Amino acid sequence: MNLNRTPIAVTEAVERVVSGIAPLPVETVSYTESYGRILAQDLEASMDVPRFDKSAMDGFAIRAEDSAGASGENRISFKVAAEVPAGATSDYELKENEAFRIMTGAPVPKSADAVVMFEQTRQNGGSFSIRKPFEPGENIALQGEECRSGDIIVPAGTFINPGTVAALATFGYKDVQVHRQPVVGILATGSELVDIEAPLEIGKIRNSNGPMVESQLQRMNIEARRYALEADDFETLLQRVREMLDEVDAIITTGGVSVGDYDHLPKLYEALGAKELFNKVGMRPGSVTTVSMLGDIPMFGLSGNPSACYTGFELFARPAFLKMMGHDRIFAPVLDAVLDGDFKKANPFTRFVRAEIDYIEGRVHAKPAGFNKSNAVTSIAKSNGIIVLPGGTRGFGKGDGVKVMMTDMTTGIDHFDI
Ligand SMILES: Nc1nc2c(c(=O)[nH]1)N[C@H]1C(S)=C(S)[C@@H](COP(=O)(O)OP(=O)(O)OC[C@H]3O[C@@H](n4cnc5c(N)ncnc54)[C@H](O)[C@@H]3O)O[C@H]1N2
Ligand code: MOO
Ligand SMILES: [Mg+2]
Repeated sequence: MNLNRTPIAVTEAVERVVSGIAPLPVETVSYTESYGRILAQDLEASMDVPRFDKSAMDGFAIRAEDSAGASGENRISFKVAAEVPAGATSDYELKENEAFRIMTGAPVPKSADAVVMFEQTRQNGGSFSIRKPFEPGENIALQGEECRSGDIIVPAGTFINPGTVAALATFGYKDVQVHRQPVVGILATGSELVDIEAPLEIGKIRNSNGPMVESQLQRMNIEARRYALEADDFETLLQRVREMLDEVDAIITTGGVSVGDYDHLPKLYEALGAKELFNKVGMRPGSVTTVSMLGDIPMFGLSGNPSACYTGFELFARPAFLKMMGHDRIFAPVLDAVLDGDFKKANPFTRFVRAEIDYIEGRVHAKPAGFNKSNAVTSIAKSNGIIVLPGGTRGFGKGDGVKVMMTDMTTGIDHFDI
């Protein structure tokens, strides 16, 4: 075994992973099932929106010219000639000082060109008067003002959000082309691991990485294929990984990637003939994270230590899977934040600290979420982002400016401050 691994920079490691990943083939899904997938086609407007000139208000549609000269002293009166509820129109030709009673969303009939809100009138039976002149087009949403037939509304590569679903419905896309979701196999390795039902005998611990990684995938709308826990036995592990390779698009293992006597994953990649992208990264936690490619199947050898496992997933596996899904924005958003903690000791490696991100008096604050060593579990439970402390010769203190990766956009903050 190679005990002297050469660390590479985090950015270089991320680049090595994502540059070897290609989007998966395209499939068709119903628009009602498309939320969370990635568009594999440009979404083209199949018509103008609005499709017709429509009233933006409840009121009266008039000929603007008939309102010329109206004022408080010179109110101009109109007679209601016909009604236009939403979902209907009228072919009636307005004559001088006639109006339609019209509701919001209804097509403005051809013979009218402005809409007067009810609140701008004084009504009297079948007629009303106004005290100001109206411009042609006033209170009318014009045909095509939002977009024109043929416009590209949402380009391929975009995450389908609720607004995209609304656009699919608007333009009549019953079916939509998306990239296939990756099938990801998860294998937790370690002779010390037991499932949640099993008794905790001496030296045993519960497998937390397996379920954690599965939820990290669920958060991305990806279904995991879960494999049974495996002890640290080289032959069994090799056989199991060979089986997985036939069934999945990517493999995540946890544990067994370091230099211990029972850390078999590095030898296993070699035995499979996989191409190792790196086996040491200049980061803490997760320095031993190892990623290999076998053909187009990435194998993420995440560290067994929970915080290292979590961080390795967010840094390397997540962008790779988003790229497989066809996404064109594969990295977690990064914000500038004020550090609410002390890290006085300099560290040559880049540190990733699970953090609580908050917004206080106009600034983003990042507070370490508790015990933050590589083996920590509880700080992951309390975090909604990750502080990045660059490696180097200096430490960091309260009030320093730092970057934070927003890895958990499903949580918010505890107060409304806009
Ligand atoms: N001589 C050296 N020893 C170690 C080095 C090194 O560079 N030289 N690196 C250390 C670092 S850093 C880390 S991180 C760990 C990584 O270890 P492995 O990835 O090989 O993982 P294991 O040895 O299997 O387990 C480590 C730790 O995590 C616990 N674990 C494992 N799987 C799970 C799971 N599914 N759920 C919860 N906890 C899990 C395991 O019991 C161990 O305590 O290596 C250092 N050693
Ligand atoms: O890989 Mo280890 O987590 O750097 O502590
Ligand atoms: Mg180990």
